[in-house]
Amino acid sequence: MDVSISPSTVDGTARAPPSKSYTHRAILAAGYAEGAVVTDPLLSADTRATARAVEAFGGTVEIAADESRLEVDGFDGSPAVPADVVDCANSGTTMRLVAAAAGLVDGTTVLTGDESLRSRPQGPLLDAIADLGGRGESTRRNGQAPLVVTGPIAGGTVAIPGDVSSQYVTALLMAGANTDGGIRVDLETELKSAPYVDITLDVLDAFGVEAERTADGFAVEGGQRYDAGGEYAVPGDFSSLSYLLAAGAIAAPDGLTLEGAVPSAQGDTAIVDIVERMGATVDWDREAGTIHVSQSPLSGVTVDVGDTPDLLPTIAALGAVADGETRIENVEHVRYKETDRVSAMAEELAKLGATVTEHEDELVVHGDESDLVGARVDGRKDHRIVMALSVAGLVAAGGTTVEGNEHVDVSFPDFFDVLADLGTTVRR
Ligand SMILES: O=C(O)C1=C[C@@H](OP(=O)(O)O)[C@@H](O)[C@H](O)C1
Ligand SMILES: C=C(OP(=O)(O)O)C(=O)O
Repeated sequence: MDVSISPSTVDGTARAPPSKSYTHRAILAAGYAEGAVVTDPLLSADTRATARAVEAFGGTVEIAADESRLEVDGFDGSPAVPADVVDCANSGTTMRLVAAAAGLVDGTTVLTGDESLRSRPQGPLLDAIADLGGRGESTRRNGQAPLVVTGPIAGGTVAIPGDVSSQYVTALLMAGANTDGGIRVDLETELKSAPYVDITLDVLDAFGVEAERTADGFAVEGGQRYDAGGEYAVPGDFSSLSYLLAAGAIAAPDGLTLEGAVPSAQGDTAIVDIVERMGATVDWDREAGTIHVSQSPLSGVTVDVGDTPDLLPTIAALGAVADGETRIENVEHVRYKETDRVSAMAEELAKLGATVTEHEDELVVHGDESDLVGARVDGRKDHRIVMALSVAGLVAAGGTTVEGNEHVDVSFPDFFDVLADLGTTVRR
């Protein structure tokens, strides 16, 4: 479906949805446990896929009528053989975290997903599962899903690349706590997206599971039990907040107040500093979890997204509006997402009139708000591309149509309602 955004200003108050990364981990950790209540969860297509996987392993996940909590009955460290194929839909996090959990099953689990997910790299995780005493296979032998995982794994030491996906590390640490021998992950290359492993350590800690950094990577002892001691509360999502912050920085002359911005381990918190460096006026009350942002003329900056791949679409959109050059460095791993987001943003922003130069590991956007002209752009069936292009549409003369608005259901299902409530002219 298409969404049309007319040039608009935004004002008022909006709340960031709960964190997708924390919600995935909390649901799965509650699954590894006897159970737990997850409060303030993100209910989205991706997190529902993780909930389905917990149910496939023998747990149950009940959504409260007001959607404010999930009551999870866990499989208590012993996942059952799923009765059917596990459909991870569009969610890389689900596929990686669940593939490692499937390594604990005394039997075989089959995992699949949509076309995008079936094109993403899983090979290093499959090799790790094999090295730990299980079997991890790609049906097409190309390192991509559908995957067939047979356990149980015993534990041990594995070496994996750090520059493809940090989710392999997260997956192995979460499953490793329930192996007999524990898992030690040695990184063969420098870890990208490292703050996502910090999120994992944060959630493991809350569930009473000890894991640690080592000289070469990470390690978790086996034979541990997950126990959150009742409830686990999910913080707000800074990747989702980035679109609202960007909207405020380019289109809120009277300012915008954003709620749900309590600090946590999320690397994408960096967006607050980035919009400020570009020239927006930002006031963050960390204790209250509110950010006040207002529009100012923006100028280009240089940003390394090694730790924060999900911010690339937002920063590229901001760069198209900012005066001068925005240089986004360390971007190669951002090509392995729902789509190649480096190429997608280069090509789609060019349709709006920005001058964009794409290199293998760098994206350079030469922007100027006065040059942005509305056009029909392709959201690439990727929630972040859809949201970032919609934000650019706020200042593109004449109106912008973004294809595929429904894909925001992956991480921010209410995104267009929130934009409309803030005063944007949105037609779906
Ligand atoms: O673990 C997580 O929750 C995530 C890790 C990151 O992926 P990579 O580690 O594959 O870069 C990020 O892009 C993704 O949106 C969520
Ligand atoms: C890449 C993302 O998620 P996942 O890897 O879980 O598909 C994302 O949300 O941008």
